[in-house]
Amino acid sequence: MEMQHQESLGRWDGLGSRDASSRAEAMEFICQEVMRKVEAIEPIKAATPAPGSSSNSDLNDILVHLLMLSRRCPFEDVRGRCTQLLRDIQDLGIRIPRPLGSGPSRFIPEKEILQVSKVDASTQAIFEDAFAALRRLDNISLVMSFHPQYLESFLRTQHYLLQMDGPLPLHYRHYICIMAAARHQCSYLVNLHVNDFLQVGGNTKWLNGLNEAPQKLQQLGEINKILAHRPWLLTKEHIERLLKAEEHSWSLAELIHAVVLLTHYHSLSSFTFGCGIMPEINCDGGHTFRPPSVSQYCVCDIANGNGHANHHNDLLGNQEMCGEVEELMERMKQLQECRDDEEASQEEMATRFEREKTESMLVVTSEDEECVPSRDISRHFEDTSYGYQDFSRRGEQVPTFRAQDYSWEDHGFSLVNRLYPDVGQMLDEKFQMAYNLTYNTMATHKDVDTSMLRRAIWNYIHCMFGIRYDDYDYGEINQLLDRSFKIYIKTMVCSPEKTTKRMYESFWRQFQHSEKVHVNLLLMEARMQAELLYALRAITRYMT
Ligand SMILES: CC(C)C[C@H](N)C(=O)O
Repeated sequence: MEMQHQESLGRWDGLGSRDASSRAEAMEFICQEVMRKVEAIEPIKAATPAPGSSSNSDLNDILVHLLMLSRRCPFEDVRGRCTQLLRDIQDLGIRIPRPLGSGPSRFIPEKEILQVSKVDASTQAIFEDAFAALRRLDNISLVMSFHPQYLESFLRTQHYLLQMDGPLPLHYRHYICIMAAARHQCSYLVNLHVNDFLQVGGNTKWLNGLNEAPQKLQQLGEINKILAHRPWLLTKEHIERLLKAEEHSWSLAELIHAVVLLTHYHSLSSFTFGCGIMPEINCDGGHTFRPPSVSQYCVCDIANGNGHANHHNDLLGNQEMCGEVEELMERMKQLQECRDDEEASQEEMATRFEREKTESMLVVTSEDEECVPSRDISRHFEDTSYGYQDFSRRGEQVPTFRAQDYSWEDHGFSLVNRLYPDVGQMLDEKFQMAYNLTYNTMATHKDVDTSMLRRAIWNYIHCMFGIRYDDYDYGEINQLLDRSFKIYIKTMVCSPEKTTKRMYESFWRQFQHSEKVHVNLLLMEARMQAELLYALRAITRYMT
């Protein structure tokens, strides 16, 4: 079964390239998989241990898997079959699980997010491809499906990094994802990749902690830590230590692969917390076998998603915030007009950058409110005290990185492409997609040119990382991004685990959820590019 799984992954060669017949084939494969699971139930059922007891865990795993398929499989047939099966099993008097929580995000009402059963044809194709390749359609993808074009580029890249031919073995890749997500205590991503790691035959012992993993992976701990929290401190000496470690040495290609994975998963942790992503149905915290307290639970609800109340506060301060969008648009207009009048001097421009950078460090993020549920993941990384906070509290400065000396377009891109063909291209497309994505809307207003606002967001993040574009006037940032927005950005990018629902709700209160997810895409990609720039510059310095 394991082999078949691998084979079917190998055949899948990129989103959008599958034709109808290979989709049908994928569906058939999943159906067979379901049938195999059902066959496995029979003997277990015969033994009938008490429901919920540990000897029943195989049965429970199957039930949870069926539940996930009944909700998340983009193939309608499979969803139907699984729902029917659960119903039959329930009729036998066996307790079946139900999903916990209300949909893919804690911040966004479930009814506003696309339902797997109600998507247009092109999104359906993306979902099917993703499912056929990854055997899941995760909550991240569902939330991203507000922006299908971006989602496609994202999934293609992620699939390539994790599953296609590449310098690192599969279990190493997932282990690196775990290391990266654990730096931000992102139990959601850790859980997903612990499952994947075991699926591709990873050694359980490594999950006890980095010190039980091979020396080679342990050495990556240092740059994982630096990249996640203070990437400007990365030097060519760090790179040299990894490349010249005798029998534990990394090759350049392997190192690029690892660095791309680390930065991808640091920023994906930001997205996960920034959008309040819920645990997957089939992971810890995503389901329960306990019956609901009020009325008798009906299996139909599992399939329809009717099981929960939506706790969204629609009345949230609309009155007092009235005019926020219009004011912002007015400021954009004024800036546009002033731009043409006066040009600030070079020194003045540099001062504005420095001012913004220093101010960004002083934005306070901590709001010790909600605590994120987590499984014990601290063991995956040592030195938990090393974070952004400790550094900024000490009043250290972020040095300035001039984009004209080293940029993604002129330097980073070609270095990645040389050492890990195709990935440079894919990342480039993904960055551009995020940077250029627009619907020309601002909340309810149409036909608005939002490039100035989107650029301010992107450049603000790079500014926090010390990266300066000398043709950009950083004075614009203060005009366009208000305090609550800056708090959200800073938290989401620098200490994502501290993002709260209140922060999400406090910024841009009149904007749509899809626009807030759009903001998250910008933040995530800008963060990834910033980290990557520091890593690639260090590698280039080592090589020259
Ligand atoms: C992030 C938002 C300001 C994006 C805006 N709705 C647009 O379509 O450009």
